[in-house]
Amino acid sequence: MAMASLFNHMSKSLPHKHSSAKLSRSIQHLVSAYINSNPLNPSFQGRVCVETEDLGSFQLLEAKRVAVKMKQRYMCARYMTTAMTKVAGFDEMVSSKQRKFYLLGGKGGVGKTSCAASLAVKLANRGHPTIVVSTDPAHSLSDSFDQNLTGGMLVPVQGVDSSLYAIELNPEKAREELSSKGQHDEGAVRNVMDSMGLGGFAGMMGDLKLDELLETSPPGLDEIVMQFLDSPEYSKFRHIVFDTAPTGHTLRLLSLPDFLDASIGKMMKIKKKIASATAALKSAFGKGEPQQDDVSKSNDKLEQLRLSMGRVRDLFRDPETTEFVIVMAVNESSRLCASLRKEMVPVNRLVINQLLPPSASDCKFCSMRRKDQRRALDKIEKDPELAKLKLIESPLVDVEIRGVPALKFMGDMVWK
Ligand SMILES: Nc1ncnc2c1ncn2[C@@H]1O[C@H](COP(=O)(O)OP(=O)(O)OP(=O)(O)O)[C@@H](O)[C@H]1O
Repeated sequence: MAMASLFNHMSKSLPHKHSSAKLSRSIQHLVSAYINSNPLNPSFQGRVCVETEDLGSFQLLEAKRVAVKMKQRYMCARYMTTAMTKVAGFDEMVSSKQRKFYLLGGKGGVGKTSCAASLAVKLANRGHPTIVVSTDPAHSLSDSFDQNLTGGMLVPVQGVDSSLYAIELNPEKAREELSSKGQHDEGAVRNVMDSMGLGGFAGMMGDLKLDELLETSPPGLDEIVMQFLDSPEYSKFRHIVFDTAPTGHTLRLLSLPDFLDASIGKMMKIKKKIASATAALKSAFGKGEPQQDDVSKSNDKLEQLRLSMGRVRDLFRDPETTEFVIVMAVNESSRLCASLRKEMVPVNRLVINQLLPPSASDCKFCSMRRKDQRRALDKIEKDPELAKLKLIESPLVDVEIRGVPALKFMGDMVWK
């Protein structure tokens, strides 16, 4: 019995009116059956989590008592008594006929990675081959999946029902590679000009700031997205979840295609001018046919870059292919949402993570936090930008969200 069905089974088979002894027996029976049928289950990790959304506090206490009794394995019983009034609309999210990119973003530490990883697990468990990509330079996917995903390669995630691959990309490394490629192209053009005694023009090439452009260009989302679009090895993956870098970085990447489109266009024009000036000078000094190949090759590359940027930009603005899900802590502002709208990136959902769930017994600290939370939620509901979004409330749970079972647990709560 998989962890999922254990949750469901427990919820169904533990009616509220059970006597303590009977309840204890049935929990014990279910857990033993689970352990015995899965002695080597790698996802078991010696811990059974009881989702108590459907159970009362009596069942919760009883589950904890049984956990203590069953010494070799312990059971963590968490109470998620908040009825989720707002649902994510998971079926709607996956309804697109086209390949879909889900970009999860927000400030650092709000739970982007947990939300992205739990969405990826949910997609895979629903039978959708999925890739989850981290573009955050401070990766935490490996921590979240409790699996080594470093190395910049696709790694299969263990413990899910269908294909799920994860990759942690290193944007800095990609940038270095691209930049050295750019310097090489630029160097080739310079060499040709130097060899023709036209070093002055080579200086002008420097003014075009090709190096700078290539240094700041694709290695983020754009280039990665192109890879997914063009490589046949990725064609079976219809759902690609991005755990993006904190807000500012991601916004810069999203606005890059427009900026580059304009700069590349300008650069190509100037380069063409220089190429014809070179040709004129060359023939005036009788040095034979000018070698324009390098310049036109370099222009072809720029044109290609410009076209791919255009494709990615269109993709990022199409609600059929892209959805940016904002993840935030309850007391944040709506600035990210406004910026995304400005970039015309489709944004429909907002996950408010780590909400303190209501509880019958409230300590002073918790009750104060809950009041703050209520005020902040009211503010979100009245915010003209945020109120248009589907609000998804994700409760603060009392265990670390780490490993596939925990991510599945979170995914089933959040991505309904
Ligand atoms: N709803 C939740 N309840 C309890 N703990 C949570 C919840 N969401 C996330 N966490 C925990 O908070 C910590 C930070 O979460 P996560 O790594 O997902 O955040 P992040 O926004 O991706 O952070 P960073 O930008 O630093 O990578 C993790 O230890 C995670 O287990």
